[in-house]
Amino acid sequence: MFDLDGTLVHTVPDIAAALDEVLALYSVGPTSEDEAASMMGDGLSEFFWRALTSKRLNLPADEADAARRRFIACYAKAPARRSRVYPGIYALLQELRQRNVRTAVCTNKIEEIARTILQDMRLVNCFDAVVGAGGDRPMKPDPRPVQEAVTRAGGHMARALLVGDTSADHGAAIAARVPLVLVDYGYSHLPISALTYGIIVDNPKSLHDAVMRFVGMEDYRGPDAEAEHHPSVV
Ligand SMILES: O=C(O)COP(=O)(O)O
Repeated sequence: MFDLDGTLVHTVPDIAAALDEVLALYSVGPTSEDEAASMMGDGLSEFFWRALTSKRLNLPADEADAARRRFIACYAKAPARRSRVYPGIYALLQELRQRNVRTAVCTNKIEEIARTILQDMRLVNCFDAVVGAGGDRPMKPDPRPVQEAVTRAGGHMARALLVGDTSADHGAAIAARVPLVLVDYGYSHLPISALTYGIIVDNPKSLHDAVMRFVGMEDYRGPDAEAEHHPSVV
């Protein structure tokens, strides 16, 4: 399973643009990519609340909530205009496809928007399942989106691996009891070395090697020890 924002795709340019469009009314300064990245990880609504704090905009509750909804609607219209797939990701996903590894996206982004991004980036066919925020499902670090992604992809928890970038991914991997690869180029608010579970990779080759090592572990026994004959899900 792969997290989306900050792991597969550098999405903050489009998120920052949508925020700036909606907050133009309040004459706040433009949002840099670094500022936007520092507010990522816990979904679009949380991003928006953090942005109001960061920009010291103290709006009445109704107005703030209306602005939050306008921000999400504005972002949903064009979520992949300026975003970029990180180096090495296409090749990695293609290799996983060739090896018949089940793959899923597990993101805190609204699921429909995540799908649009994957379609626009020509990544959607690389995945057996896409699980995002929606309905009553809690978000990462709760383990349930991870479990849902494995189920929808047709895999098994004991053969699953999560690749992510933030403390939400770190917490979800621990809670779901799956191994974790953390990429250090994403949107973690903490120094990545402070996330002590999982292994950290800092370039596309190390990411590729870490994932393939996991896929190649034929006799891997996950925490549930009933792994035999179940397909991997990455
Ligand atoms: O929308 C977010 O803030 C984070 O989304 P992610 O789970 O794909 O990193």
